[in-house]
Amino acid sequence: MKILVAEKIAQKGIDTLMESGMEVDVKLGITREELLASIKNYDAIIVRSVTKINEEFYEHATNLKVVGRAGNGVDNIEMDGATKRGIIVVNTPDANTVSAAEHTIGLLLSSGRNIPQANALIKDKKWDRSKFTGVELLNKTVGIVGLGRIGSLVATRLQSFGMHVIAYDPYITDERFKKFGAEKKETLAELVKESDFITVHTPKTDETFGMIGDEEFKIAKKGVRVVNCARGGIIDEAALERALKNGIVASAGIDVLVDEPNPVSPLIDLDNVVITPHLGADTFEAQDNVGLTVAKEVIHALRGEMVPNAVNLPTLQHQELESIKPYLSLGEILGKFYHQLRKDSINKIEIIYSGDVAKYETSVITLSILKGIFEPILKEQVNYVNASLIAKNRGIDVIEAKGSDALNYLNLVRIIITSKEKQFTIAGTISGKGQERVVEVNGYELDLSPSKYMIVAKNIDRPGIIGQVGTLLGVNKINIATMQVSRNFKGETALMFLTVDSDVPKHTLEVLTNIDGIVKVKFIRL
Ligand SMILES: NC(=O)C1=CN([C@@H]2O[C@H](COP(=O)(O)OP(=O)(O)OC[C@H]3O[C@@H](n4cnc5c(N)ncnc54)[C@H](O)[C@@H]3O)[C@@H](O)[C@H]2O)C=CC1
Ligand SMILES: O=C(O)C(=O)COP(=O)(O)O
Repeated sequence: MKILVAEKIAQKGIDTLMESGMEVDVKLGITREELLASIKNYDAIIVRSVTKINEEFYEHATNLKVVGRAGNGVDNIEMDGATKRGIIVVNTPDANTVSAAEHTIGLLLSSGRNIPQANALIKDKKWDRSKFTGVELLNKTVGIVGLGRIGSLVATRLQSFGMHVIAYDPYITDERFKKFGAEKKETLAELVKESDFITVHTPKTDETFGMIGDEEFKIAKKGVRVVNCARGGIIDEAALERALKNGIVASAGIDVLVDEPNPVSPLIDLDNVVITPHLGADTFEAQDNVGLTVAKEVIHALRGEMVPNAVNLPTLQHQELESIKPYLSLGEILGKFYHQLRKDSINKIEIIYSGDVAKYETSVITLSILKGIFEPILKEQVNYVNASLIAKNRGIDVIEAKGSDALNYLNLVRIIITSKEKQFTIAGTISGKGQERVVEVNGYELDLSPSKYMIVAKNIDRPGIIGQVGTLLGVNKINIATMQVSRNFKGETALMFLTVDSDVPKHTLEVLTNIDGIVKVKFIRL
């Protein structure tokens, strides 16, 4: 596997990538042309906020499996294009939030007290205190737009300055406002009217781009001070320029521009703007954290494992992922049985989760089941990202339900696959020791610890057959590890499950099929 690191990440991250045994090319400052020409050679790319991962890029990235965003915002990455191609996008949403919050406060203080302007003057050997009178934060109102990860860190930090914190975020609960000591504002207009300082911490979306513009500056307090350490254009640059020039806005602290990485903006030349070139995440701590996290995630994703920060997958917290992991493995195993036992096309897949497993984010386990079902039969890569799209494109209904009866197990995952004429059922559980067990196949009960190589044989339930199977496998040098026979009614058909230590050649399977009393034999590879 080959990974391209296209923007600077911490050495710790590069070392982690190298230690994984994967091939790593670090090409900082690669031109767009070079990138498009060479990306077909890579399985993964790691970027920050500069590289545009868009349709044009995907068209060239024919082998790409993972995009690692070494950072938080993913507005430079087109998500639909990734998802439809089965490309996993991972980011590191928690790794640089403290640095971004601290930089926000740095911008708020330095613009409110004219620190960079005064610094520049004295460096020019001019002592002038007349122009730099600033404002205190104590008893002022700060309006926070977006009380997510960074907004909430800013809220609690500014309270220690004695500020009154108000916030506008229509997408969070009242409890979250209370938790971070922020007075909830129902509308942006209310927040704007009451604030002495406004700081924005939303993602860049159609709704937030330009959300603070001329209309807002019309109703803002004269002398309001603003900070944007989120994304360029959330505070409209042209409107802000006007408001800074006509005195509505006294000062602005800006870390992000619309047209990055070009230093082009009407704000740059204004004296009452303190501006940094997107430095919010640029601390040694954040970069170590981001680099290490993204490297680990990219490696996991390339190995086909579930990663907690996959942006185009259901969100999982680290802890939940740890609890869910055994079920992901179980789901994939159960899924893999189907096409190795049946050649039918599928119309419907029903999955019933019962017992302990039902309390988790089961949609992710469903993805692992779909991955298991399609992997043995498709040439294209199947992973957590594109598994449900593959099912949809094949016209398969996928239905997930929570059951009340886990039979005698602590947890039970039961899959019912309906094809044109028949139904196939398989069920599994995670044992108390955390191991996968297949406990039912098509109504036959068993307790199978699945292994890499398995033989499943349907036979007439009569004496002598098991012995012949054992002898024939022995003659063909296939070592049987375990064997189980399951029957529902004496004398009818039974299912025989053998786990064996090695691959079984086709001709050996044919020999087994020829035993009198054997109805059919299938080989399953996990
Ligand atoms: N300057 C820098 O170097 C950095 C910038 N960022 C940026 O900071 C911003 C915030 O990041 P996080 O706090 O991690 O995001 P987050 O996703 O944790 O929080 C965003 C909050 O905005 C709220 N929101 C969304 N639309 C809204 C709307 N129309 N009105 C009001 N609230 C709305 C959401 O409900 C959410 O609570 C992002 O734009 C991110 O890209 C993040 C890290 C570093
Ligand atoms: O993590 C983010 O969202 C940031 O804005 C930081 O971007 P960067 O990785 O420094 O280009």
